[in-house]
Amino acid sequence: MSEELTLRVENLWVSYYLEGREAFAVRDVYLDVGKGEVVGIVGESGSGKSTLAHAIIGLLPRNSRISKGRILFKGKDITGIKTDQRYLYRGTNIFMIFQDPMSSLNPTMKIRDQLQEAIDVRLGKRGWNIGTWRPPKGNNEEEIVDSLERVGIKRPRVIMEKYPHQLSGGERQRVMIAMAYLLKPSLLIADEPTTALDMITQAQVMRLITELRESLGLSVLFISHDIVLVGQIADRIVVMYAGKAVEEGKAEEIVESPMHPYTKGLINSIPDGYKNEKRIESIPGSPPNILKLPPGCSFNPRCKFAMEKCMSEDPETRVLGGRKVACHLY
Ligand SMILES: Nc1ncnc2c1ncn2[C@@H]1O[C@H](COP(=O)(O)OP(=O)(O)OP(=O)(O)O)[C@@H](O)[C@H]1O
Repeated sequence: MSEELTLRVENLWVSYYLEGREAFAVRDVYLDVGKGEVVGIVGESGSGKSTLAHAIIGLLPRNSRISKGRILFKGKDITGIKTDQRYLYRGTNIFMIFQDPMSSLNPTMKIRDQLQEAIDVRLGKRGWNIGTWRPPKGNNEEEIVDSLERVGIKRPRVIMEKYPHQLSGGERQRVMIAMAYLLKPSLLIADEPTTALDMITQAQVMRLITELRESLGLSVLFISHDIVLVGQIADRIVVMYAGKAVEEGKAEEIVESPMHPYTKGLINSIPDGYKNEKRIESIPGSPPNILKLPPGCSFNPRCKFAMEKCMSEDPETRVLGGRKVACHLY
């Protein structure tokens, strides 16, 4: 594995135990994220994006498991790392921002103490254990103020004395990005980080993530259902459907000339503005229930190009130039 690779996911299968059996939410996923690279994961709700992210960061719920495959972080196999060790590992090297920052901020701790904790973790004074209140170890007030200023918080000394619920959604997401500045992780996983925000705040948070990446030289896994948003930030895009990576390639190539009918559907369902054309043609039907995946290609019930073969054979992933695509059309 190249030293320049931050993350490699190989042949990953992740399942949930549902209705007395194993149902797969992530199926045979391969993924590489290079040093300093931004990889976007795109797909409709239920396509397995969050499950993939949670498997990488070690946050799968109790009814879920990695059934097969490996996750390598900077060449180190983190698939088998136990939860307590992962806590430490995760805190210092992989950091995750969620759609709802309240789920990772501690409601009983002032912003100042939570940001101090991030510094303490970076300095090796403690492991990462979000959700547990402990007195801060250090007192790096100026660094905390500086991090809040970097993310556009206007009155940092006022904001840092507040509790998370006293902040707006946009401010909370800025605090999460400030936390990343203080932790200096190698990989940032951002799972729908702007979905709950208004358009202006969304654009600001996107810019902040870009600045964070440039400033720390970190790798980013950016997850969203919005292919245009992902196209703005990502170097490469992986399109997921029913737990499988159905297409992968350079971001601009995927957005400009999608190959897989599902990717085409995602692009065509963009409301308007893109290329100054109106295109509202949503994909018919809805994603399958993972307990009842259709035989053959999982997309076949919704695909207008479906052939007989698609009903019985799951297509293999083919490499075509710089593109990977899993579809019988190619
Ligand atoms: N805790 C859980 N228990 C059982 N099934 C789950 C659980 N979490 C997710 N799933 C199932 O796994 C599949 C993939 O869900 P996942 O949340 O990973 O998709 P997603 O693409 O991130 O969608 P969303 O954007 O809605 O979160 C779905 O069929 C979902 O119902």
